[in-house]
Amino acid sequence: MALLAHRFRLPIALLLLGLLLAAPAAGLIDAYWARTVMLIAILSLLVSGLNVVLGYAGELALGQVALYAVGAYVAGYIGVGLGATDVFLALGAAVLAAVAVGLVTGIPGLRLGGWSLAMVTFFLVILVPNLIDVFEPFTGGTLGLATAVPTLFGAELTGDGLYLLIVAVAAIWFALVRNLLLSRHGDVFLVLRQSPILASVLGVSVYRLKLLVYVIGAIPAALAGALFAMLDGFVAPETFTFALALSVLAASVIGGSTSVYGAIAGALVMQLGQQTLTRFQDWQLVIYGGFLLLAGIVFNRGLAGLWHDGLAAARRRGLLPKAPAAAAVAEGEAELGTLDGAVLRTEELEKSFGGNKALQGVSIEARPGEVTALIGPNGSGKTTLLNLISGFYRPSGGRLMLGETEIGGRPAYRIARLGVTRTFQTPLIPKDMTTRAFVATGRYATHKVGIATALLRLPAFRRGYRADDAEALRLLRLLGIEETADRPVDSLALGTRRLVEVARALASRPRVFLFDEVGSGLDESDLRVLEHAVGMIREAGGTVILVEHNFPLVLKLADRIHVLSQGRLIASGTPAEIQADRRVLAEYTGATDPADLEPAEPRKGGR
Ligand SMILES: Nc1ncnc2c1ncn2[C@@H]1O[C@H](COP(=O)(O)OP(=O)(O)OP(=O)(O)O)[C@@H](O)[C@H]1O
Repeated sequence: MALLAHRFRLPIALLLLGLLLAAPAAGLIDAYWARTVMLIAILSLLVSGLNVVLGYAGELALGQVALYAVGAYVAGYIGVGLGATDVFLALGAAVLAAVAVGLVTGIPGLRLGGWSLAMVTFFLVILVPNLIDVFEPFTGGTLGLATAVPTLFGAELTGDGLYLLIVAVAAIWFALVRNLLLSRHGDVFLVLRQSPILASVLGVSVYRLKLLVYVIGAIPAALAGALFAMLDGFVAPETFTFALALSVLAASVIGGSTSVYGAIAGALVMQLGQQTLTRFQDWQLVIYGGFLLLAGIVFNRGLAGLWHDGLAAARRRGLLPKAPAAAAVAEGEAELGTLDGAVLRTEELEKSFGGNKALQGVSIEARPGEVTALIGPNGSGKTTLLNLISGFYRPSGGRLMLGETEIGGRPAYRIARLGVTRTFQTPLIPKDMTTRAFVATGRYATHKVGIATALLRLPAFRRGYRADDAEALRLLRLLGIEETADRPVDSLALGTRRLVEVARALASRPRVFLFDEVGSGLDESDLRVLEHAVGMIREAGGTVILVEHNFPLVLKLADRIHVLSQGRLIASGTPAEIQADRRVLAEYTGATDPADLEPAEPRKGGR
């Protein structure tokens, strides 16, 4: 049954949509319910815009209501003031204006980072009545604006025609946004929400992507505004209140902000609540606040989350058949192929934090087909060096070269695009994503499929998606964790997360790998897998820089070891040379008498 439903979901969805579209004309619903459906469609557009921005990109943008007002007034004004009543013109103009407002508010809001966008958009909502006043000749000020009857190809659009338009626009938006969010772009939005740092490592410009998502979120708000103006025939400032902004936020949380269709569920609850509870108006702020608290505490993934949990529980109990199994990769020994490793060189590299000289005059070279290890006691500057190479810190002096290209001080996402990838001491793992999808995001910058291609699900999108999927599965198999492919990646144990990070790093086929304490937290069998993986990267010609406290692991894996102490390089050499270096061992193990040291059996770690 569930498999059938899965297979025929598109025909079923189209049938339901057809029924909904035909409902008033076929006499299935009366005028009251037709208006209710239209209002739910309009509200769900508004909520959907917030879901894209808040649920996917993690930016609290409260300005949906302001963009809704822009859509309503622009569509209203061009009809009355300019005589342009055609619905396509009205919708197009509304979207253009909202995108412009989105850019004007988003650019400073997002440049400043932190909570700036929330603040900017909060004030935008507060300012709406004043702006309506300032632009009185266009908006009608406090008296409001009576709009013209919309037309389609010259014919007036009212009653059932308007109903068809509103429901169809909402349906088209949801189809497009579904295509976008259930693509690699949507996966990368989720990564961005969880960790802008990780997004940069995937080669994503955090600022540009956030701006793009914010502007995409403005589109349904503008459509909703224009449709509302057409439905009511009148636009007035009282509609665009802060209470409405809160109700949109509450609907987003109730429906589940990280869900495509949660917006419809949230809008349905809000609209029906408003219509059926007579005291709703008096208590609306308390009710919205209550909803937000309830949703935050009891079901923080909203109604959509409850729905998915219910399906999963029913599958576990055998009430529903299991979800279709993951597509398998072609059988055969998984191999890495050839990697185009590059020489990574630091020349007299310096980094200071105020008076603290974290790195002083560090010169090392990491070559393709070799593992270069960095060791040293806590606070010696190892992670600082990785942060400089991957672009999270700017060098205070010296040079950083990738091949013949100077990369010191370039933004992290540009360095990632040049082929430098990394893992983190504490693995950065997103929520609401399967392991396979997460590993596939490693290919986002290198195997990009355009947004328009994804929106329209063109053949290139399907090919790219399948190739990403197969490659992710192949890499998971290579690391012996194929069975985690369809599990939520944030449900995995620490050791497995580290291996997943290695798979994600491999997915971009980088030139240089920076592994930050990738061995810590791994059990014996995971460690063997890791050793095998690092060995494969070396054989394939990749350049590996390994920061590691597990000294025996370093001795096993490294071709060359550099030892840092208090930000300075105190020794460099082969594992045998380092193992025999008494000064290093004294520094590294903290022993006071070098004679006590047993070079043949190095102590584990420097902690
Ligand atoms: N963002 C920062 N701001 C200020 N000081 C910093 C910053 N990052 C690192 N440091 C300082 O730089 C020095 C080197 O730290 P770093 O984290 O690179 O050492 P590490 O060798 O990686 O240590 P561990 O093994 O504990 O990870 C320390 O004194 C640390 O306090």
